[in-house]
Amino acid sequence: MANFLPEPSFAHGSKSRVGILLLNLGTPDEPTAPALRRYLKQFLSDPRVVEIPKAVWWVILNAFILPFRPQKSAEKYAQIWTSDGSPLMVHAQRQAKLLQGYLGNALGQALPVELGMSYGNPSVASAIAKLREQGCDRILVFPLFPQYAASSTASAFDAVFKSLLKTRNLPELRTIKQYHDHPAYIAALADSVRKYWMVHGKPEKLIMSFHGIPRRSLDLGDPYHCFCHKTGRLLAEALGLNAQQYMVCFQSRFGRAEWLKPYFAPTLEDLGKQRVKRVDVICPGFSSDCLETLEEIAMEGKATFLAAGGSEYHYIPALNEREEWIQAMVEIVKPHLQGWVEPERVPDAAELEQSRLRALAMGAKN
Ligand SMILES: C=CC1=C(C)c2cc3[nH]c(cc4nc(cc5[nH]c(cc1n2)c(C)c5CCC(=O)O)C(CCC(=O)O)=C4C)c(C)c3C=C
Ligand SMILES: [Fe+2]
Ligand SMILES: [Fe+2]
Repeated sequence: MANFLPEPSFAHGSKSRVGILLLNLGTPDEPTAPALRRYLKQFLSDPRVVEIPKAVWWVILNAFILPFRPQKSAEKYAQIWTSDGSPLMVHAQRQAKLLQGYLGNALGQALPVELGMSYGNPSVASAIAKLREQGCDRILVFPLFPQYAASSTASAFDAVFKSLLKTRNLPELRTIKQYHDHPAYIAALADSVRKYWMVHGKPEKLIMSFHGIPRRSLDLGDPYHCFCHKTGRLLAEALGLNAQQYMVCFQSRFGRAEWLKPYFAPTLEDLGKQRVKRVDVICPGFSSDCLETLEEIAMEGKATFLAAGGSEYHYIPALNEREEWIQAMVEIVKPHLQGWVEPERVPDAAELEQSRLRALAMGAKN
C-alpha cells in the first residue's frame, strides 16, 4: 500500500485557486461531561499546551483531571450554551461566512473560506479537504488569535501540517502568524469600546484581560506576553487613556504553576477593596465570545468585583460579527494574498469580447 494518498489525475493547464482556512481553538460538541471529556483529552494531550514530560503528564491527566474536570466544565458550558450551540462555534461560523462575502467584494472575485478547529469539530483536516474539493491549491491559514502564542497559534499550525502528512500533491501554504498591532484590528477594538461607552457611560478603569499562559513559556521565549501588552498600549492610545485609566491582566490560569501576572480575579478583588466604583472589562485576545469571556469574565468576574466592594461592573463583548472586525479581517488577509490574487484582475480576451458584444447589444457606441 502507498504511504501517501492517491490524487485525481493532474490536469495540465489547470488554474490555481486560493482558499482561506480560518482557524480557532475548538469547543465541545455539547455541554455534557462525555463531550467535555473528549474535547479536554484532545486539547490537554497537546504537548504545546502542557509542556511537561509526557509520562508524568499522562498520569496527572488521566488520574486527576479527566475524572473530575469534564463534569465541572460541562456545568459552566451549560450556563453559556445557546440554542444554536457553543458561542465560540456560532461566532466562528458566522465570521467565516462574512469574511467570504466581504473578501469577495473587496477583491472582485470569490475565495472560499472554510473553518477548522485545532481540537474537536470541524477538524482542520475536514476544512482543508473542503477547500481542496473546491479546487484550492493555495491555502492561506488565518488563526483567530491576534497575539501569537505557541499554545494557541503554533498548535493550530501543527494541526494543519499534521493533516497534510499523507498528502501527495501538497497545496501551497501561507500562514498569518499574528496581527496584535494591526491598525484595523486596534481600530475595531477601539470602535467597539467607544460605542459601548456612548450607551453605558465610562468606567474608572478599563481592564484588558488576555488568556494567560505559563510564566515558563515567557522565560523560554514565547513572545505572547509582549504582544498582549502592545495590543493593550495601542488600544489605550486609540482611546486616549492614560496609564491610570487602564491595565492589562491575564485570566484562565490552569494548574498550580505560575502563569503570567497580574492574575485577573485577584486584580478585581484589589480594585473592589480600593473602592474603585466601576470597572469595564474587555478581552482583546478573544475574537469571539466563548466560555472564557462569558462565564469567567462576565459572570465570575462580576461576582468577584461586587463581593470585594466594587459597585458597577461591565463586560464589553468580543468583536464577534462587528462590521469593523470583518473589514479588519479583510485588511489583515489582503497583504498575504500578494502574487496569489490580483486585486483588479485584467479580463482575458474572451471576457473582453463578451463585454464588447453586451455593450453592442445594449446599443452603446464602441
Ligand atoms: C487566546 C488564546 C488561548 C491561549 C493562548 C490558550 C492557552 C491555554 N489554555 C489552556 C487551558 C484551557 N483553555 C480552555 C478554554 C479556552 N481557551 C481559549 C483560548 C486560549 N487558550 C479559548 C477561546 C477557550 C474557550 C473555548 C470554548 O469552548 O469556549 C479550556 C477548556 C475549558 C475548561 O475546562 O476550563 C482549558 C482547559 C492552557 C493549559 C493553555 C496554555 C498553556
Ligand atoms: Fe485556553
Ligand atoms: Fe514582555
